Amino acid sequence: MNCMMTDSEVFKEGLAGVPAAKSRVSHVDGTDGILEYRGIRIEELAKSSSFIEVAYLLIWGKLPTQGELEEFEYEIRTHRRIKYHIRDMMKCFPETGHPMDALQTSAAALGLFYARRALDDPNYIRAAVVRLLAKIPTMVAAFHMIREGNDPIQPNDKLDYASNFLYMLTEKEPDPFAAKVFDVCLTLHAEHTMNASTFSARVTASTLTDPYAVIASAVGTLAGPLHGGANEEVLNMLEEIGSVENVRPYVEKCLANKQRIMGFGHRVYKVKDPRAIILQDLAEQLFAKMGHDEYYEIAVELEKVVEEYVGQKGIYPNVDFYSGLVYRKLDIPSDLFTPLFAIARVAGWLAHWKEQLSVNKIYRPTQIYIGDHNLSYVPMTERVVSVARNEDPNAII
Ligand SMILES: CC(=O)SCCNC(=O)CCNC(=O)[C@H](O)C(C)(C)COP(=O)(O)OP(=O)(O)OC[C@H]1O[C@@H](n2cnc3c(N)ncnc32)[C@H](O)[C@@H]1OP(=O)(O)O
Ligand SMILES: O=C([O-])CC(=O)C(=O)O
Repeated sequence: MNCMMTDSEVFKEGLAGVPAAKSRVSHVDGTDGILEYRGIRIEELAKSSSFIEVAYLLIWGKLPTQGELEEFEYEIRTHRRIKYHIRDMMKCFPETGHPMDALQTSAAALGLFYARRALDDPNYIRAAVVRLLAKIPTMVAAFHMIREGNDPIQPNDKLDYASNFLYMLTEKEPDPFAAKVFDVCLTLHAEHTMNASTFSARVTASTLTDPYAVIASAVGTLAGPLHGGANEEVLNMLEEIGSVENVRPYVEKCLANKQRIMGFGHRVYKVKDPRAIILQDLAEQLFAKMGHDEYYEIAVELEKVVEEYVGQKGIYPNVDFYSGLVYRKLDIPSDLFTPLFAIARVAGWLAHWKEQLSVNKIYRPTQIYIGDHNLSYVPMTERVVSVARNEDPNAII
């Protein structure tokens, strides 16, 4: 009997279901809708913890004592400022450029300022963790101010992590409830097992490059509309739908055209994402306190109609579906939604960076070659134009 596996048995499109690491950082049960960070349920962390405590938990592997938390918060608070070179660099970016592109470039640029040191030096690891957590929000806010024609607002050392970020967008101290809601959003987005951007971070980490390159590569991966970029697309979609009556025809049109409905579906969850449940609740709390948003009824109807049509395929709201409604109520521009996701996910990426270093083996999978062999080199003068460029499925446009 031939025990060899065939190529189609070995190959899984999108590596679906293929383990890429052994990890202790987080766990998802996609059937029962459970998410745990280091074994603690997301609902509990959202209710009782803070983003910085959650970042500590993810990165250092345990809940901090009071003293450890205060020290970590202090370090982050005192490293929030960015060098004027980074601000000046941002002034050269086109103001129409997407903030995720600005963030990816700035995160990579941070590495220019901090010499590479041995990756087994705990002081270097700690300093990189602190700098990245501290400076990424400042860079997001600085690019936003610069593109609006303003000077960046310096971080306010009196404010906690979430309040300071909102302050750097407006120069106004935020309402404490709004800041608390934003902090919970950061917790909800901090980590999610082997998603595309975390995989990207781990692959980059596995080459033993510097942590700024690891984060820059992950930011670039998060930006795509099938991943973190979906949160911005959701708001555009709600705007396009425009009214509750248009929801059903919109869904029917998308499904007929095999078009994705943004903020729905997930590789792992086959039920409503537990983070979407919490975000929906946060949105409702914000509306009760700060006024309603007419998009909410459209979103709720969309969830109902999508379930009716494709619920049996396990297509339900993911984390990106309700987050935009929360951020819109906090007056955050929609093209900053994915950068907000990145600010939070830095915690998870750093946890995976550290974990990867502790067991490192460079990622180098294989492929199934499906191209030609033994072709002859054809001299330029003998080549014929056989297909129009736009008809060639392999053409790079
Ligand atoms: C933070 C995050 O990254 S959360 C995800 C954010 N992304 C989005 O919201 C974009 C919309 N969603 C999607 O594109 C997908 O659901 C993904 C990328 C999240 C997951 O993709 P995959 O696991 O590869 O699922 P896949 O593409 O195989 O879809 C399975 C089936 O569900 C359908 N489907 C999946 N998502 C959607 C959707 N959003 N709208 C309509 N149909 C969908 C597919 O058409 C497919 O149907 P078929 O089996 O009849 O062909
Ligand atoms: O797990 C995934 O594939 C995507 C996701 O929800 C996340 O990164 O938060």
